[in-house]
Amino acid sequence: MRIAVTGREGQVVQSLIERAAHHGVTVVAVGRPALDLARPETVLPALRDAAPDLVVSAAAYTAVDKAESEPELAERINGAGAGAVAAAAAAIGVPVVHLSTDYVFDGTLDRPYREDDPTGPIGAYGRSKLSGERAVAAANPDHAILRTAWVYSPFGANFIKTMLRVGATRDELTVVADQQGCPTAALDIADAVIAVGRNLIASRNEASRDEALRGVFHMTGSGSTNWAEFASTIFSISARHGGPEARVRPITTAEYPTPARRPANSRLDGTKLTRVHGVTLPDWRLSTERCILRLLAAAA
Ligand SMILES: NC(=O)C1=CN([C@@H]2O[C@H](COP(=O)(O)OP(=O)(O)OC[C@H]3O[C@@H](n4cnc5c(N)ncnc54)[C@H](O)[C@@H]3O)[C@@H](O)[C@H]2O)C=CC1
Repeated sequence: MRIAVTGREGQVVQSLIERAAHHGVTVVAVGRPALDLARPETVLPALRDAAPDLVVSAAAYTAVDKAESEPELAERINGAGAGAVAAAAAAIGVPVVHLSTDYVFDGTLDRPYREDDPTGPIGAYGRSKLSGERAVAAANPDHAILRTAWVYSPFGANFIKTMLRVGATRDELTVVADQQGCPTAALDIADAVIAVGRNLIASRNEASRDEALRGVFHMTGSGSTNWAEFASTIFSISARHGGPEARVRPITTAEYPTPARRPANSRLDGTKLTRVHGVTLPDWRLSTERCILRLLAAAA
């Protein structure tokens, strides 16, 4: 299987590249300048050149706070840009696996969100990603939209790397404790994306076509936590392995104002992905420990 993934430097892109050999697949990363989601006319030629069996739409405008001051650019990249990727996959005649987010919800529900719960983004980033979901579904019926959350990896910028960096110089830090969610390893996302992509490809001809494999799925690490508990867990794992450690003082979202509002409940229910695609991501603590061990080894 030959996978073309959008973006070059992203956490999910890097993870797909790393996991390719393990799964016996080829991953071609297609990013700027050849493919620029802000310039939809670049998308089809760049993806066609990669001659894929599957397109993975992982590139996005991911600066959640900055999106509040440049919503049009976020919308162009995450909405129209995502639609152009799905349309290009359709033109090439292959399925698309598109990554979306917990931020399509308002976070007011008191249980993990299911795929058919009403969306209602509370910020520009979430609105742009919801536009992207709609554009992808409209452009290519052969799609799986995987909503994930709280992504971390040994690559790029993420919460675990920030905690370890800040923890190296401070004894105590404050972290919000009233936002719940499911930390998700980009390397686990890569494994899941490949499994889902294989299922889509295997069910493409008339005899094997299975509509249940298409649509929206929730895909996060198993279990759930809040940011303060996530931070404490990071430091206790790090300390056990001789890495940085800091005390975590839980605070409320009201005490830590940011330009973009975030959903208080970001938990996603992954039951459908397990039932339909046979894919369950590992417990967030296990993958968190794996990521920290790699980061500490790289820093040693
Ligand atoms: N990071 C997170 O916590 C979460 C991420 N997601 C989604 O998962 C997907 C992957 O996220 P990450 O790998 O963490 O993102 P990332 O921020 O690490 O990487 C984003 C990638 O998109 C590329 N990109 C940005 N603008 C572009 C443009 N105009 N044209 C072409 N490429 C462009 C960047 O160069 C980079 O390679 C994204 O769709 C994101 O919305 C969903 C939920 C949470």
